[in-house]
Amino acid sequence: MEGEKKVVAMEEEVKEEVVAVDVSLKQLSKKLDDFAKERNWEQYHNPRNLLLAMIGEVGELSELFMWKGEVPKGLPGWGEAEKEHLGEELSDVLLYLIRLSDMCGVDLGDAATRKIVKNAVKYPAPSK
Ligand SMILES: Nc1ccn([C@H]2C[C@H](O)[C@@H](COP(=O)(O)OP(=O)(O)OP(=O)(O)O)O2)c(=O)n1
Repeated sequence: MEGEKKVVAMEEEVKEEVVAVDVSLKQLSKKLDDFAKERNWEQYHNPRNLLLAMIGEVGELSELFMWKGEVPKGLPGWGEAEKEHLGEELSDVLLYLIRLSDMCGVDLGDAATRKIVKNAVKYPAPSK
């Protein structure tokens, strides 16, 4: 029971911190680096393991949409708990993607920005 109270208190603390920030990829990357260092998990965070972990999380994300038929934009009919779960699975994919990029020496923000420019050249908008 004491342990449970501690977990609830920790979650409240994290919630307060999370609400306050408009977070950047670089900030998330730093948090992930600290998280791994504090647990001595750097030894496990090699590119292959992170890629497999991310694919596992993509599977968990897919499960939320499985057998649902059409899912319209905005997810009408989904409950709050389901939407919160969706946010967690999307986050797991994002966090592993950022960590994977870091462990590969790729600046994801820079690479994604460049890719958007490249996409615009490949698929020009119709002129008005
Ligand atoms: N070696 C690890 C293990 C976990 N994580 C972090 C990244 C993910 O955001 C989250 C994944 O944790 P779990 O493996 O416990 O997966 P879930 O949160 O999806 O739990 P479950 O699979 O029980 O639904 O934790 C990490 O950075 N490195």
